Amino acid sequence: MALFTLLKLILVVSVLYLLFKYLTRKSLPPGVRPLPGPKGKVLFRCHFFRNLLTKIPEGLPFIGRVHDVPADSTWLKFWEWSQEYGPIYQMEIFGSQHVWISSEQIANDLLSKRGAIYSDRPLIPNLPDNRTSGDYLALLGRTDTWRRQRKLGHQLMARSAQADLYSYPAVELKRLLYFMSKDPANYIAHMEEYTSRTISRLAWGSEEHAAELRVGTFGLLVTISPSGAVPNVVAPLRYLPTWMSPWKKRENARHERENKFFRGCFETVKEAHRKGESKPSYTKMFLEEQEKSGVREEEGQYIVGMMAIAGALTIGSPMQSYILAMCHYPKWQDMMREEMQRVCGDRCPTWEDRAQLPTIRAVVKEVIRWRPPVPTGIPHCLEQDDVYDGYFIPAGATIHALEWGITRDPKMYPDPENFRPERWLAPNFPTYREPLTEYPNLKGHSQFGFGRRTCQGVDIVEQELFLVMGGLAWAFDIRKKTSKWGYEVPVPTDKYTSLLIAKPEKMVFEMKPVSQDRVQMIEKEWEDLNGGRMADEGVAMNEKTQTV
Ligand code: HEM
Repeated sequence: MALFTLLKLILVVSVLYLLFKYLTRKSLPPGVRPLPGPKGKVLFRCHFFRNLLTKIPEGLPFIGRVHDVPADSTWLKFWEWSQEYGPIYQMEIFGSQHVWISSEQIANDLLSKRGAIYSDRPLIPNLPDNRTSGDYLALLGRTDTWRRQRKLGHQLMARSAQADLYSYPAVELKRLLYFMSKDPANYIAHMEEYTSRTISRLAWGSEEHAAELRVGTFGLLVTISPSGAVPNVVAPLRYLPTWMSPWKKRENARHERENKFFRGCFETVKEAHRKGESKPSYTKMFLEEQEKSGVREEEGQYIVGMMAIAGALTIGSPMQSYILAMCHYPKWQDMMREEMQRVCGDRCPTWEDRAQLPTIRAVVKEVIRWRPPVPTGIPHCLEQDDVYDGYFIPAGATIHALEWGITRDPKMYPDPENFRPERWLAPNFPTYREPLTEYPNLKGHSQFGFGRRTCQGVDIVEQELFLVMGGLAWAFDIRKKTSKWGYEVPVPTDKYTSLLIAKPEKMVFEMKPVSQDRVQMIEKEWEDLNGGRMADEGVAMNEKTQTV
């Protein structure tokens, strides 16, 4: 009975909201055209409502052929539409305008060159204070709080990058290679522990916060993803009172837990700092500079916390896509090994070797291009009506740089569907740049966004991916598995998870050590690092471990 009342209420609120949106929408100013795009369609990701709404005929202003957008890999549908309607098109989703861009040129023209009006963030219905609360740097509106936090974030990132991230990524690599050698089937947990432990050290000087960070990271990802929470698609649901909104209760609990966690981490560093025992970290830097920056403690705690979440959340995706790429294009491991043998002899490559190892950098960059970790991009919001190439874009529109499409432009990336790191190494490709001691690198790659909102973590991504992909190629040979009946176990190239940060579904593959000498080197390094113990008590890894 209560469920029935709830459904009725949801329906009434939704209809009133849509009616309001319809009646208050603006007509086109003279002399401009509307952007092309699919008409009368709605993005609908919840299976229950999808099935319900497929009964509604096409052509209604806000609701139409809901089955158009699949529940998984939505970016493929948005990209297909870009091939039909052009590199910039518009669609309505529950009364809101969404503009999809799949050309780097157009994304730069609007999001970078017109950054003064294209740098806001849209409201996330399941996190309705995302634009105003100082708790979410990456999701803040274009406010003074955002400017202050971004400036501080930039200082923390730049100073730690100058110190080569205090070698934290290299220390954690030893552990990663050891656990991969013992238990490759659990590669997702090992890789996500690697990213969480490294960023936990960077944020708070210790890896001990990594496990809780993974839980918090996953919680926030669900909160903000279109497929993670119903109101993110059916926006009017956010007006329901908390007692009728299970998602609001979940969100409040998540936020409270996050606040306690960040506070606890911060207090631990503060206490160590007072005793003169704190290790290098963003929090330590913040405490040292707090007077100069004028940023309150509570705000500093959240800036650091958001960096930690961003670092734990994202980098696992390209690491897992590396395994996928090697299953299908294994020859690149031989090429990386041949290069590292020449430069490093038998030892594992280090960050200091990077200038001499362009093939590893090319593999890193091509993994990011081939399987973008954020395939739909992180949306911006337009603050004023605008006209581009004669097309009208209304204020308030949500602007998506569709990474999947941008990295498939055949003029820029010939043969885009194939994994071809040589496009970064050979002069006959449009993406080639010299000198090879510096290029390819990840700076300015479209995958890290545009204009004033570009990603602040590229230095970390660059170092972690170079070390992990180089280290894995040095230690192991990854291939498709041959079953006991002699056939190759298929590894699908397109089965990705559907949250905002997309990762390949768990794969079955074969991973053999390159040599026994290298296995012994890995064991020795880990033993030295872990005080002579071969196991790590802090690690409880199994299939059920929560992944981000
Ligand atoms: C493979 C890894 C990563 C990818 C693909 C990625 C991608 C992105 C993208 C697409 C944006 C939005 C850009 C825009 O709106 O135009 C972004 C923003 C951001 N990223 Fe990253 N990111 C990664 C790793 C990191 C790391 C490791 C950190 C920090 C430790 C980080 C910190 C941030 C911050 C703070 C913002 C918000 C900037 C703002 O809104 O002003 N990211 N990232």
